[in-house]
Amino acid sequence: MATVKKALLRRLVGSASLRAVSTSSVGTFPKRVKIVEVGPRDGLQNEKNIIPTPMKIKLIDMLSEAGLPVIEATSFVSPKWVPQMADHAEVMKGIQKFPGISYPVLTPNFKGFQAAVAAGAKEVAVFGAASELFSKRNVNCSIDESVRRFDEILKAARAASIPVRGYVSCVLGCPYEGKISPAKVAEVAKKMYSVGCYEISLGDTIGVGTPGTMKDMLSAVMHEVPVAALAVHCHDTYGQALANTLMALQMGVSVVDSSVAGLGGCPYAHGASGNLATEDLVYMLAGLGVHTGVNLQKLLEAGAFICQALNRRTSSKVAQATCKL
Ligand SMILES: CC(C)(COP(=O)([O-])OP(=O)([O-])OC[C@H]1O[C@@H](n2cnc3c(N)ncnc32)[C@H](O)[C@@H]1OP(=O)([O-])[O-])[C@@H](O)C(=O)NCCC(=O)NCCSC(=O)C[C@@](C)(O)CC(=O)[O-]
Repeated sequence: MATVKKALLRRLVGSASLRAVSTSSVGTFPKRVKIVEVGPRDGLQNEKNIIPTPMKIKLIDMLSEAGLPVIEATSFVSPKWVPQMADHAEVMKGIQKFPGISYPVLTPNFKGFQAAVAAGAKEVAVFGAASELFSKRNVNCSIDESVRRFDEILKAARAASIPVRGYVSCVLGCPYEGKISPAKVAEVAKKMYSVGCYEISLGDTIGVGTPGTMKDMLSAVMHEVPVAALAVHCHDTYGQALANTLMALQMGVSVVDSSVAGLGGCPYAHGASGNLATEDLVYMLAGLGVHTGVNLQKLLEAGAFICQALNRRTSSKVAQATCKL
């Protein structure tokens, strides 16, 4: 039965890819897309019940087997703020580190950075916001103060040859301030890029964006940060994540964050649903003939594993569809 499913899936992905080759009118897409899998961190950080560490480790190992090039493994934030991530050092110690795969971790301050490095992290991510109120709720300081903290991390990271990724949250709306102007997003993204983040991930934290607002926001940001250094990170609250991502790809973005089984949410953004499901992203990109290097079948297995462990139905439409095949 599993073999029949695999064969059918291969045929579906294969034929979608052939169709995409013949439809040049849909726009220009990057030849390759780097997927940043955020499931083990963004996907799990919001879970109320503490997930056993071996389960987190197994999920990350399965995602590595599936060929994801970047897997955000955990976060070195305060365990008082996010208890689910308190086992960060054990997770980093327990995972198999596949050659060629990067396992970045979130670090909010210098204390977190030092702990991450001590646990063997070879890449970190700092996270800011385009909304003052969200910044205060999420990291307990203003946007400017958060950028000063990043600067401290970036100086130390540079000395240790550790690449630093930067997130900007609330780029298409904030749970506390509502609308956020594209100019504000561009200003914060520019600051984070100029302090040395090699890549800026633009987060639609509460998933309120549409392809129209994505286009306006990206147009503003692309004046300040080269498109090659941009990523998008879309939550799917209003069912727009895949469409918003497609718009970003058409505008030249070639790095996309997503989460296996569509898990995810920020504890400081109530009402926000999960991220764009990695399975759905991989399926769409395969259909467009865009290379990701990800094995969809193995990815589906990782999604099925974590959903069973959490006793949760997958949010991935592709996973839902293929389990009916
Ligand atoms: C930034 C802080 C620490 C400030 O929190 P604070 O309370 O202002 O910090 P503090 O410096 O006053 O320290 C308070 C206590 O925390 C400890 N502490 C301080 N730092 C650390 C650390 N790194 N690791 C471990 N412990 C730490 C510190 O030692 C002290 O312990 P005590 O003396 O009371 O025993 C806190 O606000 C925090 O941890 N926030 C993280 C919130 C978070 O993780 N949010 C989710 C991630 S962001 C997100 O999901 C969005 C994203 C990235 O996915 C993109 C998108 O969708 O938009």
